[in-house]
Amino acid sequence: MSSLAMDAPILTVHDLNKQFGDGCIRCAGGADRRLEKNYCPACGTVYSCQNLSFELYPGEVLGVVGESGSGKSTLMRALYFDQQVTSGEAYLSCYKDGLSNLFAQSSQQQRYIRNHLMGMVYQNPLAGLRMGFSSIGNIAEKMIAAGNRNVAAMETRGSDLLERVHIPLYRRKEAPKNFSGGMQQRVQIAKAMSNNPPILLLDEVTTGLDLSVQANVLDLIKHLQRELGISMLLVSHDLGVIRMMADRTLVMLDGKVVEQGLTDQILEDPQHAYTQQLVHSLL
Ligand SMILES: Nc1ncnc2c1ncn2[C@@H]1O[C@H](COP(=O)(O)OP(=O)(O)OP(=O)(O)O)[C@@H](O)[C@H]1O
Repeated sequence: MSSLAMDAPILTVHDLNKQFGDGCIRCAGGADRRLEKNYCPACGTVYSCQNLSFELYPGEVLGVVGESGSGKSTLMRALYFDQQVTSGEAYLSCYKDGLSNLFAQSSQQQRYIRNHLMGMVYQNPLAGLRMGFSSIGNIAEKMIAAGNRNVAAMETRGSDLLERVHIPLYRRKEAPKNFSGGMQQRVQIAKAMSNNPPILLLDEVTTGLDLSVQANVLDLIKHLQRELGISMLLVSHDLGVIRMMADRTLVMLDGKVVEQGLTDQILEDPQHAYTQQLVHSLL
């Protein structure tokens, strides 16, 4: 994606930090702090995200890869305001001219951003869907949260979205609890896209699915991304998924970004020892 460099980023994240615990003399300090991976054995504080800085450009898929516990989900939850950051800044070019730190906004403004400017697809469909509502009702819920009141328009939009994610229309009134894992993820994707957000956050959306179902869901995401030009931040512990999907990639280890660049370049010439290990495990 050589044209990316010419565009302004749609999302800019600067020095995002998230810690669980208050820290202590041993871990809160500067250069001589002593952690075991991202964990302070003295006080139990976990430094889940440490000084994360990156940009997401219009129309790109930015992959985030890293082992379990490296802070990927924490990053996604912070960006979707599921969790408060400890410190840091994030700016969206389509929100207040890109000049206001999203993390410093009121909870009402953060709700607005969630409902209008972002969509989230969680690894666990239980986190993103009401399993007992109808599928189309799940989509309508997000549209109502964004201020829609026209039932007929929501019905049309919901049906259109379900068709796009290949849920047969005659099953639109059925609850996701009756659906297979792959179908549930497809309903989540439809719901996340219901308000046409410029940014979609995807957190391990195919983990736990059978390989063929996984390929199906990834194909669908790729297709929607190309058709609608949505910018995506896509988290996976699986470099194979990242290779298939992401234009650029961040590699995370112990809460830090240890490498970032074009996915092809990272795969061809990984610089960090952890990335080298990841790439070799693909071969
Ligand atoms: N609520 C919490 N309280 C304490 N520690 C937490 C909490 N949530 C996450 N952590 C810790 O933060 C670190 C990062 O977790 P996170 O879920 O972001 O990792 P991940 O890279 O998404 O892993 P996985 O791929 O297994 O989902 C882990 O050490 C985890 O134990």
